[in-house]
This record gives sequence, C-alpha cells and structure tokens, in this order.
Amino acid sequence: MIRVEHLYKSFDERPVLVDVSLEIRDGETLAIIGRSGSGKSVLMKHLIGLLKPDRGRVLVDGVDINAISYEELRRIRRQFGVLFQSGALFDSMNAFENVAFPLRTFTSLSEEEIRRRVQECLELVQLPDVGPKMPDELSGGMKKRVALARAIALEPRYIIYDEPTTGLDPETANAIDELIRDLNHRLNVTGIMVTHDMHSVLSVADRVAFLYQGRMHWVGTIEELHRSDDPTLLAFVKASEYQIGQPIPRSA
Ligand SMILES: Nc1ncnc2c1ncn2[C@@H]1O[C@H](COP(=O)(O)OP(=O)(O)OP(=O)(O)O)[C@@H](O)[C@H]1O
Repeated sequence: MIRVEHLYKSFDERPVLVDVSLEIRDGETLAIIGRSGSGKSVLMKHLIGLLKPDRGRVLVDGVDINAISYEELRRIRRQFGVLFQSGALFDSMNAFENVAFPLRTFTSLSEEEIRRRVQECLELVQLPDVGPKMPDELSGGMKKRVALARAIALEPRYIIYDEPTTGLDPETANAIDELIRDLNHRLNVTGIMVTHDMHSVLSVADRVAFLYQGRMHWVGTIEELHRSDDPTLLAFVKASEYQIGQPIPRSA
C-alpha cells in the first residue's frame, strides 16, 4: 500500500502540490486525473522518490521513502514498473534487448533465464514474435506493448502508467486499455494511472483521484464518480467529452 500524507511541493516558490493526501490500496487500479499543469506528474514522481516533498511523507508499504538510504530506495523502486508516456524504448536495441535491459541491470539471471522471462513478458503483452524487431519497425501501439513488457519484466508490485493512451488512435487506445486491465488482474499488481483520458479511466480504474490546482479535490470509486454532483469534477469530466452515465465512443 502507498500512502501520501500532507504532501507539499513548490518550484521557485510557486506551489504545485498543496496538502495532498492519498491512499493507494493493494490490488486496485487508481487513476490520477486533472487538467494539464494540475500536478499529476509531480505527484507521480514523488511516489517513486524522483522528487522530494517540501513537507509531508510518502510511505510505500509503511516505509517513508524519503527517510531511507539510496540503496533502500533502489530496492523499493525495483517494486515499481513504469510505463513512461513516450514509451521510451531504446532505439538502438531490438524489442528483446529492451525487455531484457532491466533484467540485465538489476538481476544476475543467466542468459537462458533472461531469454525465458523476456519471452514470457512479450507473450503477456500479446507480441510473442517481435523480439528481433527494432523500435522503428513497430507501430505506436506495439511500442507501448513492448514498453509494458519491459515495465513488468522485474515482476513489480506496482505499475505506474503515465498517460498510456496519449498519441494513440482510438482503436489502439482501447486495445491498450484492455491490455492494462487484463495485466492488472492477471499479475495481481497495484496500478497507478496518470491520465486525462476519461475513456481509459472508466474502462481501467477502480478509483479516481482528481487533482485540481495542486490540491486533492475529490477521491472516489467509479460508481461514486457517476453519482457525484461536485461541479469542479463534473466540469473536468464534461470537458473530457464524457458525460456521466453516458460514455460516448472515443473519437480521433
Ligand atoms: N522540475 C520542475 N521545475 C519547475 N517546475 C516544474 C517542474 N516539474 C513540474 N513543474 C511545474 O509544476 C506544474 C505541474 O506540472 P505537472 O507536470 O505535474 O502537471 P500535469 O498535471 O502532469 O500536466 P500534464 O497533464 O500537462 O502532463 C506545472 O506548472 C509545471 O510547469
């Protein structure tokens, strides 16, 4: 479980996160939503210790990640798989080597064990045959899948999805949502998704955390979101071309 307690963060004296508290429960998929610049990425970076809070704490399984040594932080970070927004595959490595990279960096697995694990991960993302392909031979959706295979290679307990559907066509975005949902259940991981995409949120998340102007404005389940009459939340959701109770098809 991850607990964020009264987090404050400013850049150049400009407050970006103000008294943010949040609980991310084991096994759930939580979507962090909010307008551009509302602090979603800054909050996400605090979860893995890439940013330090000015005040407040981030507890991962009860451990305050800002009160431990770098070695201990590295051990905790190993429990996180991150799917970065850009996909961020290494262009000079084929798909197999991309997925093998964290295994080579963080484990002492033999070549045969690495081969088996990479194949397993590529099968989990439904791309069993792309190992030899270079990133520039893959479509946007396939790159996301390979990046996802790399994110799960070390069998993380937590997976962070940073804008997983941004830049994808609607059909591919739906396929990625479906894959994320499937993986979260099959691997029994805790998912944290940072997104503006309400379609993704509704099809993947169990709960939603809405950041507004750096504050945690609303947290609740999808069902509670459907029933909410919070005007600020509704305005955000409406601007996302989704009407409560009436999902409209994704448009390009
Ligand atoms: N390292 C940094 N130094 C200075 N300002 C920063 C830094 N990182 C983020 N900010 C500022 O913090 C604010 C929140 O940024 P953040 O990236 O968290 O927004 P976001 O909600 O993720 O937006 P988007 O949906 O556009 O990605 C922005 O105004 C941004 O310019």
